[in-house]
Amino acid sequence: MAKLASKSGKITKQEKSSKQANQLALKIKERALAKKKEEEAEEEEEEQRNNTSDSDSESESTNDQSDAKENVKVEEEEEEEEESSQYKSFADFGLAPELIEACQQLKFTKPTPIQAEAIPWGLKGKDLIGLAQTGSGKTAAFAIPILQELWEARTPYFACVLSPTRELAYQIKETFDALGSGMACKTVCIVGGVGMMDQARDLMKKPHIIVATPGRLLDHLEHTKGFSLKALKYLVLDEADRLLELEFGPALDRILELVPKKRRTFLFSATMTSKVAKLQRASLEDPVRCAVNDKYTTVDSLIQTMIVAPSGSKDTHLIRLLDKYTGKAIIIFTRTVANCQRTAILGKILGFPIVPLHGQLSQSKRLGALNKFKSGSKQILVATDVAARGLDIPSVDLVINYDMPTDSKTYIHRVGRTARAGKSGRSVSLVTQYDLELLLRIEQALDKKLAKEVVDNQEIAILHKTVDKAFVQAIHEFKLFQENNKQRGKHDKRGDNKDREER
Ligand SMILES: Nc1ncnc2c1ncn2[C@@H]1O[C@H](COP(=O)(O)OP(=O)(O)OP(=O)(O)O)[C@@H](O)[C@H]1O
Repeated sequence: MAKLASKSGKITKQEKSSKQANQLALKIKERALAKKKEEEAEEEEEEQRNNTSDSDSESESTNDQSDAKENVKVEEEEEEEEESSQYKSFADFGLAPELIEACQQLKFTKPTPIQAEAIPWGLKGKDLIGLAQTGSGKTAAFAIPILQELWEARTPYFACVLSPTRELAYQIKETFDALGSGMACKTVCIVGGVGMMDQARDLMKKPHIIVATPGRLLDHLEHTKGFSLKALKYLVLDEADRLLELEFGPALDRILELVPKKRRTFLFSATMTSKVAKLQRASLEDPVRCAVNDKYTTVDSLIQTMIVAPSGSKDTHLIRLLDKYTGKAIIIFTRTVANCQRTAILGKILGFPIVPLHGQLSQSKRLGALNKFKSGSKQILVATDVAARGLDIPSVDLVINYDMPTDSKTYIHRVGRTARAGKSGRSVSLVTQYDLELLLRIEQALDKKLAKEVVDNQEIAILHKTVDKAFVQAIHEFKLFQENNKQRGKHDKRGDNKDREER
């Protein structure tokens, strides 16, 4: 919680109220801990009771029933075996030793289903549409076939990967750097918020792989002398359905005109558009559709719940959750920059280790926020949907939808920031009286009902007064943030490299 006495040693009114806030939150924490211990004890007893009762019921069930269950289980295992038995390791793909070594360094022992399905087709030179759940290894699924061919070709400007956000572009570059470490592969990241001149210099060094956001890449294609993608062999659209949306329309269409028609094209995402017209824009040539799951699904290791939180007490419900999951790595999603920044201020006033990430922050602040969260120095990241797709932070324990996402795709990508690469994770969505229709639409798309968490109203009532006081202070500080932003905006407008791309 926040520091108390001011420098003079006198406690001001404001500090007094935050002292009360701290004491109260401390009390809630102690009670939560005690409750947790009680629940754990009950669970243990329950488990003992179940173990005895299970063994009883097993003896009652007829043999053929349990055999039948056993048979189904064996069949399922056999089926799974069949599908992926062909590729038990990355060596089975016939990759260059340097690539196999890089996979081992990354502890990629066994290809994931999307990798087992997509890599062979990619190695055969086919265009790909890759659809697989969040956190299932799609990045390596498209990077490996490209690096394998680059190993033989070694030509500059070999492949270009487009990403809808800067943070994801940096992350994709890191994957190429790691997988290409043994083959002197040169990768550059071309995104907004960074000086055009430095990037032009990087591009003149003839890198093999360019990972970029569409707006800034187009700036260079149109203004950087001597730079073109005429020699390009591969174009990848990661989070393809997002890139094919209107927002990126003009930039993407222009880029598609400036790259060779004769090339390989890969589209990957956890949610794909079925609008053929959109897909045709990417001018795929007889693509192979590698769909590990045929519709939008979230991973089984993700526990998804919701809390009915009237809009007037949504912040109190949020603070209760942050208190309940103290010490866990949490991403909070909001629908607007204002909600994002204000929530970060509110959390900070109440002493939580929280940092904001949204498109109105400078690029250095955005990178700083992500690094603080990844390193664990800030355990709570509150973000807009700029962080919804692709970000791979293995330590995320919990995703909270402070604002319900406006569509099921965004929901899938947001909650997919946890429970990645086979790990478990949890998501909680705060549903106000205005979100019920949205919730229904999302449950229908997922074909799954979100379990409802019951919250102790008395706990909310106790906490509400304190949170409300902090909220008033947060609004005041948010207004100052907005003022500063306006000043900075005026300064940037005078700058020479106004970013064109989306945030
Ligand atoms: N074969 C593998 N074995 C083990 N871990 C893997 C393997 N392939 C990828 N990973 C790890 O799984 C995590 C998720 O990978 P990646 O970010 O590519 O998932 P994704 O499918 O692109 O997710 P999203 O849909 O959210 O973008 C990463 O930490 C990556 O290092």
